[in-house]
Amino acid sequence: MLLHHPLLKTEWVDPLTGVKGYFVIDRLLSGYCGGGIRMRKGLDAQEVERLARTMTLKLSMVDMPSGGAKGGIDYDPAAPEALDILKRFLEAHRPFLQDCWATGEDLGTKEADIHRILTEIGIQSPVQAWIEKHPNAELVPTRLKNLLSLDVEGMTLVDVSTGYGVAVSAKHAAEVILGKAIQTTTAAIQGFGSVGASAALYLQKLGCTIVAISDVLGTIYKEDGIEIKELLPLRSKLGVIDRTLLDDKYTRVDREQWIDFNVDMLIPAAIADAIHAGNVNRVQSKLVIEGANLPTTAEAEKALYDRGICVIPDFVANSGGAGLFGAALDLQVEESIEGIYGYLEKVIGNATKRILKTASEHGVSARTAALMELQRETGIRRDSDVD
Ligand SMILES: NC(=O)c1ccc[n+]([C@@H]2O[C@H](COP(=O)([O-])OP(=O)(O)OC[C@H]3O[C@@H](n4cnc5c(N)ncnc54)[C@H](O)[C@@H]3O)[C@@H](O)[C@H]2O)c1
Repeated sequence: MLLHHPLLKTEWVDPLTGVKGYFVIDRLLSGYCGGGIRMRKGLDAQEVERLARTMTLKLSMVDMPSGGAKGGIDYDPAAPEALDILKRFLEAHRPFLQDCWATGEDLGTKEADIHRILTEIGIQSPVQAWIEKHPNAELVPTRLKNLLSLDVEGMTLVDVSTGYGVAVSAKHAAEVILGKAIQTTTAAIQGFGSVGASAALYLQKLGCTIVAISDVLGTIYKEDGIEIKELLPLRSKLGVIDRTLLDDKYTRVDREQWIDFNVDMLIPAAIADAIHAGNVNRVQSKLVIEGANLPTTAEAEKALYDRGICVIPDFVANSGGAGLFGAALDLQVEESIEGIYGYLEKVIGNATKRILKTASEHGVSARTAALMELQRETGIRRDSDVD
């Protein structure tokens, strides 16, 4: 069996605090790589490496001519020095950002902060490397600026496009796997940051009842459905709901209980390895939509598959953010929210339906079906990806 090795792994040590950071290029395609920057206490090199690999698969899934990469900093994003450390990390990686690495937000970082810091250090955009090599490089900066500054329900398009894609994927998967229209489904979501909150918002717009939502402080629950628009103003920049402002119509339970609800769909949209050998037996849903990257361990995914529970893999379900940049760089796509959402609906909706069809025809998991497709289309899969 061939083992997969990334192209480059670096370890960075902040000269002022000793905090560690990591940068991994999984692979370059046409000289490019793309992937956001994660900040969380306890992050290690291996997590960044796995995330970089997921980016390669995701970018390929949305037909972006770019390999995957990821940055990561082992630090608490809520600590006062977080943005100073992020700035030093970005400065240290300036040559990559200028030459080949397009980056953006991830768990614990925000697009607006990354953009502001990069401008301060003389890099015009987090995707500068992609812009410079674009055949219409003179048109792209204004188009990107216009698109990325569009306001969507008080949030930016970058913040919500991944969640929009999660909702699209969930809608199609619910039809195929559950035989249900999305309007008749229920869901529980782990995470209420960029991805969790926007997935919740768009799922609710489609008619899904969101029964439970967790954040880093705990899980809140309301059997007849949480009104997402009421909850959005109560969360901090990092997606933490202010409990002092929370109505008592919500039942509060332990953070880890998000997994226990008897709902149609579970949507992990926060941390890696959220569904693992220790809690997988508690899953009652027939469908898991991976809003987060790597939220299900391989062991847990196998256990779910053996129980007939379908997992829509991260590199399909949460490819909306990558798809946004694909659409923004494709001058054929109309420069509007409708144009972008039309593109994401087509790319992610079709991918979800296709992989579920392949999974059913070949008797394999949705992840294996998606990897089979990528290998067929691009030769991207290695033996180490087979489940
Ligand atoms: N932001 C993007 O553009 C994007 C795109 C694709 C995938 N993702 C993935 O989605 C996931 C979430 O990213 P994000 O940008 O929404 O992060 P975020 O920092 O905006 O929000 C994270 C949320 O998770 C919650 N959380 C943290 N630890 C938790 C725990 N132990 N239990 C329950 N909740 C917890 C936080 O309170 C917050 O609500 C990550 O896996 C990320 O890689 C993000």
